[in-house]
Amino acid sequence: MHVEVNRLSVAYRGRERPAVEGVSLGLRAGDIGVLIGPSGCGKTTLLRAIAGLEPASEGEIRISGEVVTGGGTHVAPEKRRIGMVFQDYALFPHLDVARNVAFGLDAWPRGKRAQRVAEVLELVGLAGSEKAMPHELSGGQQQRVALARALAPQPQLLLLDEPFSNLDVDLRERLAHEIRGILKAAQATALFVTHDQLEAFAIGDEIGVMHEGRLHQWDDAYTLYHRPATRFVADFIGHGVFANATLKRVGNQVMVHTALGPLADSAECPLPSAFSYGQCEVLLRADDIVHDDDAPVKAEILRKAFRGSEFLYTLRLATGEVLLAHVPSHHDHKVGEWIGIRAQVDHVVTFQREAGAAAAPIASFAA
Ligand SMILES: Nc1ncnc2c1ncn2[C@@H]1O[C@H](COP(=O)(O)OP(=O)(O)OP(=O)(O)O)[C@@H](O)[C@H]1O
Repeated sequence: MHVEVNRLSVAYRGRERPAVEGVSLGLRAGDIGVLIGPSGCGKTTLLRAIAGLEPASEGEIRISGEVVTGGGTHVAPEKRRIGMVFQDYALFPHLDVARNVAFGLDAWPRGKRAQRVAEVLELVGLAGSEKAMPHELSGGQQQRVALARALAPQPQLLLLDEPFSNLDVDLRERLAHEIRGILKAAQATALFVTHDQLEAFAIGDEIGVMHEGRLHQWDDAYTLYHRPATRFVADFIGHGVFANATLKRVGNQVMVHTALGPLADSAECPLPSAFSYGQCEVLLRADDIVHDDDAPVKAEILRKAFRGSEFLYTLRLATGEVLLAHVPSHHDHKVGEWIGIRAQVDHVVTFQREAGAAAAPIASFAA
């Protein structure tokens, strides 16, 4: 692993709980990791600790195999060869683009410096803009200059903290894809902080979900969505509900009984003995619930939200259980109508039944 964080904790003086607690993750060279989570969960603190701007109270950080934090070592931030991009572009307003980008290249020979500036400006799509002043550029262009400046000295790691949060939504989405392309072209290893899930999915090879200082899961987007390791991750990513279910062993198979009938693919299901009387909850995503006029199970539409190509329906079964369903928007039913639904679940993800158990990771599926 190019970046290794092992059981890292960071505590601010005077705070009861550490801001980062026992976090471990690994980032391969050339990969983009993204940290997401609600405000105050510790994303920025983790990034700052990796940059060397916060000391660790426990644990270790290695970059390219070298311990930079931990075991009595604390390599100074400027010695870590880390580039940083923050939400406020932090360009020097009185310096032109070329000088801004060349800021970290003092030690480079003059000729090479200009060449490198031209190279990274081309990489970020701003070739030839050396002489422009920051105020002549749009917010998105300024942020690309900031990225060029961070990439110029060929850092061994790039840290980006909510770099798009000052930009409008349309631009953010386009830039997210562009930045991924730029980072990949530069073969940069990067760790990115955002609280926007779509941005995280657009950019990250690996995504970490944090809550109250802890890293609940570090995985690719598909796995986070379909195999959330904790209730918090299941709740935080995507739309869905936890529905009551009972696991029963039938021959060599485990059947998952729900108010929607038995779930088909239960290959990854734990044994009933993992739960008291096999009683648990299963995660039903809005896209696991399929509208089907011929289905024997009917549900009443409580609410509907138009999302362009689809509706997000909130449904209630006769048993009282509430579900969410994505339904193509040409199926425009009225609130109060009863429609046929069935479950089409690829992965059965189970959780203990106790309500409100948001924190403890549950090894709920056989990986
Ligand atoms: N310098 C500091 N001194 C004391 N406490 C701090 C300091 N910086 C952050 N904290 C606290 O540490 C916790 C984690 O903060 P952090 O900024 O890392 O979270 P975050 O996930 O980046 O939040 P946001 O998304 O709002 O930026 C919060 O409870 C915050 O109040």
